[in-house]
Amino acid sequence: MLQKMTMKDLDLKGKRIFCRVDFNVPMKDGEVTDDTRIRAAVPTIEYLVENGAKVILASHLGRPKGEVNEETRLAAAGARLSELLHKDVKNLKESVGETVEKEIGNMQEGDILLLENVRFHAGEEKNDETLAKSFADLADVFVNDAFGAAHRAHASTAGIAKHLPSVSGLLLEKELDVLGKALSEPERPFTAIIGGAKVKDKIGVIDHLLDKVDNLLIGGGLSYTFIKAKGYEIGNSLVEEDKLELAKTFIQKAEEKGVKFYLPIDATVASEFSKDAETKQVKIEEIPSDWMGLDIGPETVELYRNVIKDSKLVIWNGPMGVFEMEPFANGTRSVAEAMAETEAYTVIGGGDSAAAVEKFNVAERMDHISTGGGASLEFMEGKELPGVTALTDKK
Ligand SMILES: Nc1ncnc2c1ncn2[C@@H]1O[C@H](COP(=O)(O)OP(=O)(O)O)[C@@H](O)[C@H]1O
Ligand SMILES: O=C(OP(=O)(O)O)[C@H](O)COP(=O)(O)O
Repeated sequence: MLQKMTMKDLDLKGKRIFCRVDFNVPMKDGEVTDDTRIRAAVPTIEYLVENGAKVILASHLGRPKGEVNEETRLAAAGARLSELLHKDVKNLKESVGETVEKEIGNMQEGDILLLENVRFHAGEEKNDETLAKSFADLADVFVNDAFGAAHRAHASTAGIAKHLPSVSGLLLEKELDVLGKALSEPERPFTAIIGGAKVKDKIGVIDHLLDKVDNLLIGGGLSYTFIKAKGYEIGNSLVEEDKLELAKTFIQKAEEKGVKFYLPIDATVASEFSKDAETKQVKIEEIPSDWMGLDIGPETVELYRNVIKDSKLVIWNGPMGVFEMEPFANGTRSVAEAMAETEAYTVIGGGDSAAAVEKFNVAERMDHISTGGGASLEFMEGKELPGVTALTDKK
């Protein structure tokens, strides 16, 4: 349970609300190419409108490094939001200053205004005190609904909260609820699937999950560090030599904790890192020395599918192979389908796995797809999220 105040704890009528959202959406040629994060913020915005608030939305987009950058303006995101809400959204070209103050002064209850990309100010990422205060001065209440940016201690996600009553929005609350419940009172068998490229990025997650799960399924590029640690030839597969010892300690920790630690038993290997490479399927102990593993093989798919099927809760972070290239997409696609078919409660931990379930058309069949990649990883590592810590405690 979230021990922080939520929007429902306050009377919002007539109040100016500084609502931080994560509209950091993929863009191409000035258009939003995936509006998932915008749609995810709609319930909070509608709630604010229905409750007579004056809604001042703020977000970052990309990493413009403290300078105005035409490609990372928020206008296209604002236009998309307006379509989704069937309501006017006024886009401003600034996030602080006189024009902003004047526009806010003219707002009526239920009006929506979208400030310009907060990262056009260098103080945003530095969590600059003056900028945080300038944001706070625009409003009466701070609502944080930017789960995707909750792992950042920035002026508009954390600093501002020092100066205003600060509460969670519906999306932030839901993300914390689902991920929090999964980790603190999981239905069992509880299975985590970890893939992706680098062990380095997932150390904290694997370590933390080993204290919680019944089954850990490993796939993707990071599996080869474990396979090598077990003494097998991995050819030219991705490996982090300096993590071999750590990989061994994880295998050992799993044994001590009674966690079933699954590694691929076969692989799709390729002659080079290319979609046109020659490929073949081999047992994991038979990877030829000048080939590289780019996907889990069919026997591993079958094994993992059965574990997923027999679970009550499954959390997935990181693809099983180089799913962007069709010859190496089968493992990730099959795991996505197994997640869609299982009766278990299924949680996708953002990032590439969220992109994969979209790509394979099974997103609708997941129980929860997190809007945060880095944020959900940090949460799964058991770390505090500054954007949450900063909110006002529930009395
Ligand atoms: N066997 C592999 N060898 C090399 N790269 C891989 C392999 N399996 C998966 N990948 C790559 O890992 C990337 C995702 O890694 P990562 O960023 O750690 O995942 P996430 O974004 O889910 O956290 C994908 O681009 C994918 O192509
Ligand atoms: O897209 C985001 O992160 P994510 O890709 O890890 O989910 C968030 O908007 C945070 O952006 P940042 O990593 O530039 O701080």
